[in-house]
Amino acid sequence: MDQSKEQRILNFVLQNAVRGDPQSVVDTIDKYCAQKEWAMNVGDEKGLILDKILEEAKPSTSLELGTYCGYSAVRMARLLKPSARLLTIEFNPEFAAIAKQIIEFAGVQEKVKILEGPSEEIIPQLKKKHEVDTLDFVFLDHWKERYAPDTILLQECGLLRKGTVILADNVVCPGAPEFINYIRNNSHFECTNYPSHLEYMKVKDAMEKAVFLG
Ligand SMILES: O=C(NCCO)c1cc(-c2ccc(F)cc2)cc(O)c1O
Ligand SMILES: [Mg+2]
Repeated sequence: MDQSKEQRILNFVLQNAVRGDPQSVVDTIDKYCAQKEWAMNVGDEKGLILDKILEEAKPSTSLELGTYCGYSAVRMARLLKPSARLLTIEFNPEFAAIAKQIIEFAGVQEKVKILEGPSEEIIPQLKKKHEVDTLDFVFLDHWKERYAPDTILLQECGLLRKGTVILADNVVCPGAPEFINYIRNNSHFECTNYPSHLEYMKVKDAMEKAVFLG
């Protein structure tokens, strides 16, 4: 059976990155995806925006929607304090299996827990099954048409608190118009747009930060 692109990314990491060094894993994936095969990691340019907003938030409990190969999970985990935790939800079992191996190779597996399944099923389980109180930071990077309904679901499940930072990838390309319309017209959120470019391309993209006001 032919290898998947995600399997080729994993193999390139295993052969070229330094085990236990999350920065080297991030740099190696960026090198592969910039030079050999494009892939939908948040990438180095938008990754620096993610780094800055995450460091400002100093989260204890973070949630990522859309693990993919684990690039942003490793990128975030490398900046979290030792006691902080990142839960990351991935619907695609093949992606989840690749991400698990990349997260373990990077040595951040103690901080990161991959939850496999649909976000609309897992989000209502976070409090009771995954011992979450409220979320300090949320990174939206999954199916773009799920950004708005899942943001509403997080509120309904009592998972947001005054000051929770939500950061959304791809609000220009591919775009998340329902989310942007919802969040910018909602007085319970303070929004900021961060123009950037699609990962590894010259195409315009942007990230949107939305702070929950309670
Ligand atoms: O769908 C995405 N993520 C969820 C996967 O379960 C996604 C897609 C793209 C993209 C794709 C195709 C194109 F032509 C342009 C952009 C980029 C991203 O950063 C993404 O996160
Ligand atoms: Mg993305």
